[in-house]
Amino acid sequence: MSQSIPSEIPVIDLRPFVEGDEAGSRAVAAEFDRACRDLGFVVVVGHGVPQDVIEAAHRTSRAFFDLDLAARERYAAPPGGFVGYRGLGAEGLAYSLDQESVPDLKETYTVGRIDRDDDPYFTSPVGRMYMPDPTWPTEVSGFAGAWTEFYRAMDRVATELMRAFAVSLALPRGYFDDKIDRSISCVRALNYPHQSTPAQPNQLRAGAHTDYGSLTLLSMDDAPGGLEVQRDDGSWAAVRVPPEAFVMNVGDLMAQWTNDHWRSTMHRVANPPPDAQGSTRRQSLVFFHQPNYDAEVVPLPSCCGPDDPPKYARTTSGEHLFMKMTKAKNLNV
Ligand SMILES: O=C(O)CCC(=O)C(=O)O
Ligand SMILES: [Fe+2]
Repeated sequence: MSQSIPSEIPVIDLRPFVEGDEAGSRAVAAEFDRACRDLGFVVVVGHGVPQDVIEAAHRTSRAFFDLDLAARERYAAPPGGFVGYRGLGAEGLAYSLDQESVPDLKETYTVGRIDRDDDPYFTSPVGRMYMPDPTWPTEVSGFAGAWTEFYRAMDRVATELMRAFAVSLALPRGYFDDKIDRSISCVRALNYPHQSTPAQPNQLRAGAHTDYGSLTLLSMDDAPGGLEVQRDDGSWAAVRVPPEAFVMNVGDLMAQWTNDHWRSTMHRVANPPPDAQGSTRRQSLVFFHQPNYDAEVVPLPSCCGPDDPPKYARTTSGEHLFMKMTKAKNLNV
């Protein structure tokens, strides 16, 4: 594994949780509890997603971003929507924290939940807003299949992680199951184009932010100018891992559920160094795990006490997501 994983980011093998006995599960859950209280970032191995599924999602994404701009723009998000293509300069993640900033140096393609049936949860106007139909790029052969398989695989990993989180928090293993069984998660490919001229002052590939949902899983390719995680003292730790390992981080909703016992840690994507040789293009694939839109999020009683009153008012997964997406200009207007 790459030497650039800072030693403060623990590597956790998920397999003993999924396949192991009670003791194995508890040991993995304890590791998550420690890591989520501490930095809020983990490298997850043993996640069970076949490498060819990860590679196919990366390959088809790269082919999409290689299409000419007119073709990419045919898949632009509809007005008010967040799925489909968003071009360079469309959004700025620092805005989600009310920071004045310049837009991010990235372009994106996003799909929402793919598997839906005729239950009103999915077919109602609200359901369709959270889970719009994907517009698959037909120019890239195999795109829809590769992304569908990737989405389903990532959703399975996230479900196991949420079970590990439940055990970590001394809750029944299935505590979160009925809050995430119709999750409104997204898969998003991010292309950070080669930078041939220096960025504007304060302009980054992705501005500092926290993620909005329960947890995020990330697969990245190895390129200069990448993910950085903020330490307690304000300094930034660079994180580079092979594409087959996932970086997992705690999102806002897990922080709210745990009354800030766990941390939704600030992170950003840095520009390549000015002396980087060759192409500095970078691609990442992100699975933003977001509970069912109507799942209520209130600090768990086990994370509150007389000296630890609830820090957050009740919200729902859907309300929090749209509040953040509106601020960050994730919605096409
Ligand atoms: O591309 C990356 O490494 C991270 C992107 C990210 O943090 C985000 O889009 O929320
Ligand atoms: Fe993020």
